[in-house]
Amino acid sequence: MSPIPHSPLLQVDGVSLVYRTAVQEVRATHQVSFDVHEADRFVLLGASGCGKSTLLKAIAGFIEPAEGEIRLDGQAVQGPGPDRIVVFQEFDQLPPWKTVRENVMFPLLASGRLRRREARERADAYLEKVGLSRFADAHPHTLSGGMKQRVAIARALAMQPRVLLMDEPFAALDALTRRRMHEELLALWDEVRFTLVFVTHSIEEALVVGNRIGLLSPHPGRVRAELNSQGWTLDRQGEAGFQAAVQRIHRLLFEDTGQAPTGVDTTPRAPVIALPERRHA
Ligand SMILES: Nc1ncnc2c1ncn2[C@@H]1O[C@H](COP(=O)(O)OP(=O)(O)OP(=O)(O)O)[C@@H](O)[C@H]1O
Repeated sequence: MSPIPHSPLLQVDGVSLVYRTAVQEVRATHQVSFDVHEADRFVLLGASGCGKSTLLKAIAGFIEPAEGEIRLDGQAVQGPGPDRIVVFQEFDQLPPWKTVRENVMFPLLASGRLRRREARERADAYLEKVGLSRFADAHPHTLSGGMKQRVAIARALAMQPRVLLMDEPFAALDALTRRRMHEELLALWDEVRFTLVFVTHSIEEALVVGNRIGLLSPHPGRVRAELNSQGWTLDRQGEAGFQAAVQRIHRLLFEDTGQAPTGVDTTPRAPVIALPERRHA
């Protein structure tokens, strides 16, 4: 008997997302479909305005699809929930009047998941994972941008969500810090094996962070291709293979692929293209 394939953890199925204002309608995505499996690091990659953030908000349950469905564990997403936590780009996502530890404890307490003592233990465990134990009693304004993002990551992971959603979480950091955050995120993933959906417009970042990449075409976003990318490490960015992968993705994103215009193409799934495999050390 052949083994039963694991069903995807998250299914984005023919999802169109539309903003309606009094004067106009903006179609942010058009019939986007992809699956995310347990412990995937799925990256949504595309140019500015192609609907990446809107898709992430829809997965988080903040926006309802105009068409299609988003399912988590086979159940339609019908609003925000503690099983999907978002880490944003902005450094001000941490309430400044709470200490670092209180920030991490807050959603655990507010959701009624844990009592104060367990929440404190859980918060301390995740602060240790992101290397911030020494700063547990500090307030956010005393931390660097990278440290604030580490707190946001610890706070999200402490909730042990089914999916961690990250919207360009390192885009506002300097290049060196961003690089270190990539390394740390991957080390954390090695340890915790969480499921990640990560939004970026950087091809290099997508290749380093993702094991799978969904390429979105420009506005309105449609899935142009899906790629498998096995953990290129940052120190390999100079390699010819890495640069070739970047060029190939660039062509896929921006060159005319002969696709029919929006509303005509009814292909349910984009092709899956394998890039040369590299293991994350
Ligand atoms: N609140 C809103 N009301 C109306 N239109 C919006 C709103 N938010 C986004 N849009 C539009 O939806 C489209 C997709 O925006 P979105 O922010 O999802 O793109 P993105 O790919 O995340 O871009 P970026 O990389 O610049 O953040 C854009 O055309 C944008 O102008």
